[in-house]
Amino acid sequence: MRSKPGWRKKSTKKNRDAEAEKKGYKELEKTNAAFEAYYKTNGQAQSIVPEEEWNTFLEFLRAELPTTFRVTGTRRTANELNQAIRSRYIPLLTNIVIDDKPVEAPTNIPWYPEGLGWQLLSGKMAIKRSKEFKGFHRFLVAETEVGNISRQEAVSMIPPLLLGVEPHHLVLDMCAAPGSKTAQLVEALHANDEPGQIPSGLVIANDADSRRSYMLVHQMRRLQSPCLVVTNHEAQHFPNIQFDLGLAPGDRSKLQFDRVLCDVPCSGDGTMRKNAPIWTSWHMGNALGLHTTQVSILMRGCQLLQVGGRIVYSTCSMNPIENEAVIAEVLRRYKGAVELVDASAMLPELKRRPGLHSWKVGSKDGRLFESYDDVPEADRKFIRKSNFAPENVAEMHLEHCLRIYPHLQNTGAFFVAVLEKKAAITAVDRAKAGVELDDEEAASETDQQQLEVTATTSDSSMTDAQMETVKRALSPATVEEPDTKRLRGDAASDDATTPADSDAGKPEKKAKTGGYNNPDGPFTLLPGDNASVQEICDFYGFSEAFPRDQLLVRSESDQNGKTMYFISSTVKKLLQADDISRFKLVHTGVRAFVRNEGSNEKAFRYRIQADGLSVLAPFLSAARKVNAQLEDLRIIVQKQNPMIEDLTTHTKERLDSMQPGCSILEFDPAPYPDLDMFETIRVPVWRARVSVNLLLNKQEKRSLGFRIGVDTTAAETAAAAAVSSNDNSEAATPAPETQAPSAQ
Ligand SMILES: C[S@@+](CC[C@H](N)C(=O)[O-])C[C@H]1O[C@@H](n2cnc3c(N)ncnc32)[C@H](O)[C@@H]1O
Repeated sequence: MRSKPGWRKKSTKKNRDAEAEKKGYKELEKTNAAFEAYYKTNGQAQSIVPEEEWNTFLEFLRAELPTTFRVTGTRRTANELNQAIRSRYIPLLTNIVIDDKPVEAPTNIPWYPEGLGWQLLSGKMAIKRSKEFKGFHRFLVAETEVGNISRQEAVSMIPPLLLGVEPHHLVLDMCAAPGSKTAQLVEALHANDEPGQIPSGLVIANDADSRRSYMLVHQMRRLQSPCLVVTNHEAQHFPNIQFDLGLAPGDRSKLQFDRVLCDVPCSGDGTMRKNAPIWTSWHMGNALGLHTTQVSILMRGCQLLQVGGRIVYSTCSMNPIENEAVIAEVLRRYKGAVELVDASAMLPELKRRPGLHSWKVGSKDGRLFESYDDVPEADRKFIRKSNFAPENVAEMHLEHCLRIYPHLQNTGAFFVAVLEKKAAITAVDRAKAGVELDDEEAASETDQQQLEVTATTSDSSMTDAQMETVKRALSPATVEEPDTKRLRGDAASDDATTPADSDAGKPEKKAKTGGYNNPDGPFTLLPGDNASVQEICDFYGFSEAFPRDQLLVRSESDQNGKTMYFISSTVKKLLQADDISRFKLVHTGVRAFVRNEGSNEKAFRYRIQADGLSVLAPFLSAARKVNAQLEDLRIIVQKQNPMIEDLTTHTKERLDSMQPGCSILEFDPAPYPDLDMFETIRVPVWRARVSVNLLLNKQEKRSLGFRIGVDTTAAETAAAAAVSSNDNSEAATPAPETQAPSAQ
């Protein structure tokens, strides 16, 4: 699956033509004889849609894909933003007419739960020609940048919804990057969060491609979940880990999951509406080359699933070789221990077609075979028995699979299958069920039924330069530092500066021994009585309920940790597993505290990071909190380092009474119904000697400004000017601005 264009990508005819020419295809040539011969309803091949629908199917496949997005976050925050869309924007976007033609306002995706999925059927022309749509587009960009909105293709939202994740579930996303579905899984885990509550479940997001794993971390940062772990394995070789959940003394069961998502690499012909080059590059070889890997990944997923657990398999391909044939092969191998689930009652408004019971297999040169017996010896290198429907296909209920086609509800094409594990299939399952294992079984560590792996795709869409930017941005020292650079009037004496990023640009470190198998260094858990942690808790007045033993640093040597990450208790247990070094761990934890490396001894060194604030806030006492007014927020968002004396009286008095260092401004929007905000806003600020500075990055400031009706452009310009006039000083090190990779 390819990455999607972001909100900002300009799709002018000129740009498209240039792109088309560069890639050697003409945009309008959306035909492919081999594709049509293979899929068309002519009695010869798959008959994926009834004959009378073929032309409509093709018409939709060639048309521009509507823009779709989800409102994200916990149920409460998502509903708040959704309400703002409904009350503020939809009325403005209703009854717009361009060139005497009515333009459709955004509408809810009918099958998406709670009205949180949206579609813009009006096309890009409306954004270009209508100031109301342009304004809405700006709002979407701002909210996407801070992660409140996720642009995602509608069909790609389906698999996580069918997985049915609950807060206590252990979830594995086997092929996760760039992470749009992982985001849904993490959101589902946190859907019912109450303040101070951290779900007992976790999500492990894995991808075989390390570049894409980093891209995933970047996307996930917006969700601020202490329950997420990112790993970098070939999914079919995902390791077994002894994971002590502490349920009973001595319980050291192998890690198994309640839910597994298997969104495998695929040929992607369901994405032709947004990836026009597939029209010319399509051939049978793509699907044939991926089938074996897809089977291996799904099998490993089934092995790692608890008995009674659910696994969802999905592709953005229409090809039965990558879909029904994969499902049938896994069902055949597991002989009733894994079953397809009838999903017809799930997402009832989603239009779908049943999975196929019969299909033909094509050779690379377009010959079609009814059965494996017909395949000449020379072709058997590419065409396998498992590409065909097995003899007992009728018993498998492949009709329970979901096929989504573009013309059913104006989307991309997609395939989804929901499966449940009904009985033991591995030695781990049998041991968990209390079955005594023979010696050979007990010795079997991995219990992986190996399949020959013929191909994997990494579909890496990041350039080296982009990768470097993302990696630098993710380095513990630097993740999108807020503007703590220029403190008006007291920059020289107050230390609210962000140190230069000492690691930026360094070549990738090799995996260290002794730590977790991570190229960027080990993850070291801090003991709850760590001196710096104690200092932090005292300074900010953390309550006793704050789990101070759930912090880690990304360094073997620096126990004081420049950056401390907060993790959930379940992630902590996982990290304490004896054999965790088997995991190629890329990332975990929410940035909670960052140490300022300055000389000013009056200022407390550790600031609270905006990333961690939503998790930390319920544990904070009043010691460093300030009840701010809307006016204060507006001043702080609009100005670079405003003077404390310019703020409202109460805020000024509170800040004056505090020692320099980080403080938290809290704003209750209840008295301002026009703002469409229902939740308290909390932002970290640096209280310097005579001024304050908002500790948010540019995008976060923009989004906040947008919500409280303030344009941040002037502040951004002032910040840029301040930085460039101090290019050589440590204090002036510019915040790394990373371009968020586009979501899928
Ligand atoms: C269809 S994309 C996943 C999209 C992702 N689930 C999302 O919704 O954003 C497939 C992913 O599988 C990864 N991949 C390819 N071969 C793999 C393997 N053997 N094991 C794990 N991941 C693999 C690719 O790097 C790619 O990121």
